[in-house]
Amino acid sequence: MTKRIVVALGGNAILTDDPSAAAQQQAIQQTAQQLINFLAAGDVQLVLTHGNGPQVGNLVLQQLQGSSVKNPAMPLDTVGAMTQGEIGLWLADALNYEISIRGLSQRVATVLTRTVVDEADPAFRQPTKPIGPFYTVDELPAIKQQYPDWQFVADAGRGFRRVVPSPKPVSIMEAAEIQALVQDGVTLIAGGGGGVPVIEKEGHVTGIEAVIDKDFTAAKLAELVDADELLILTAVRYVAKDFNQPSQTMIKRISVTEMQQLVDAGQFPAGSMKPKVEAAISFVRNTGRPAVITSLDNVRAYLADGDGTVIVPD
Ligand SMILES: Nc1ncnc2c1ncn2[C@@H]1O[C@H](COP(=O)(O)OP(=O)(O)O)[C@@H](O)[C@H]1O
Ligand SMILES: NC(=O)OP(=O)(O)O
Repeated sequence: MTKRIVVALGGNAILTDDPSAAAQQQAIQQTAQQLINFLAAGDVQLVLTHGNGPQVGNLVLQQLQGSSVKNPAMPLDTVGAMTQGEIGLWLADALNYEISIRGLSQRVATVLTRTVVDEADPAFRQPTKPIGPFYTVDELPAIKQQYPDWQFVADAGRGFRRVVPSPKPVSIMEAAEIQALVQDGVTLIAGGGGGVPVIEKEGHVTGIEAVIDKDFTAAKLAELVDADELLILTAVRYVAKDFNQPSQTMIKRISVTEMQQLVDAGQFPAGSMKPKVEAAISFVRNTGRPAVITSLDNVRAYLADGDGTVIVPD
């Protein structure tokens, strides 16, 4: 029986040190070389979601730097849609290339996806999602002066980044279309950058300034397409308890209740591992199916014997 897996691709799947188009396409080609293992296995169907934090922040800056009355900067939701096109294009090209050189026959499509959020979500009052480039302590005053309304946070010792609101996904507007394509066996790229954030009001759908966490959108998508598994691919093979401390241990298999206890004990940082763990917990709780967090370069081992951090129902 075909196994349906929703995969959330972390930042390292797209962007390494060099943010040029060529370097990002090269990183995505390497990602596709890992993902093709799923399609070559023959009995796996994929729905891929990806992040857009660096890209959406960089594109906002480009928009502002070149803007004029005749050529105005676009709002954040629209720029988010642009990054879905940008990364969706690169990922579809890369997958199609791997499919063709291996003589496989899967079809790939990118779906521009809108994610409904709640206007009353407290996230709109407390921005947490880091986007765009890192700034050093020395660079920070100048960028703050240029954009006085922006908020910045220190990001895990790597510098400072702008943060924007990141509301939770409520539903996905293209759910039925995504379902139909998945049902038809298409390898889908959907919910990129967490989906374009929209609110529904008096029959109208309007974009709203935010960037949704792709791990939460992946969990929502996984529920909607009746996935057998949610797979979150990041830079680490296992989620760790006591991360980076002498007492660190790797979590290989854990029940959803035990994982929630680790979240409640403050084991996972908000800007990085916590949303992944919370998204995984939400999928396992809502579906009774497993979620796995592991690294992109561990895909073969994961396929062979399920290696990674596996979160299972109680
Ligand atoms: N408890 C933990 N276990 C493993 N990794 C952790 C933990 N806490 C924080 N991390 C860090 O979180 C990173 C994943 O978050 P992030 O880089 O934001 O994800 P993404 O892959 O979506 O870009 C890991 O590569 C690791 O450096
Ligand atoms: N939208 C989103 O979650 O992007 P990153 O994974 O790049 O932060």
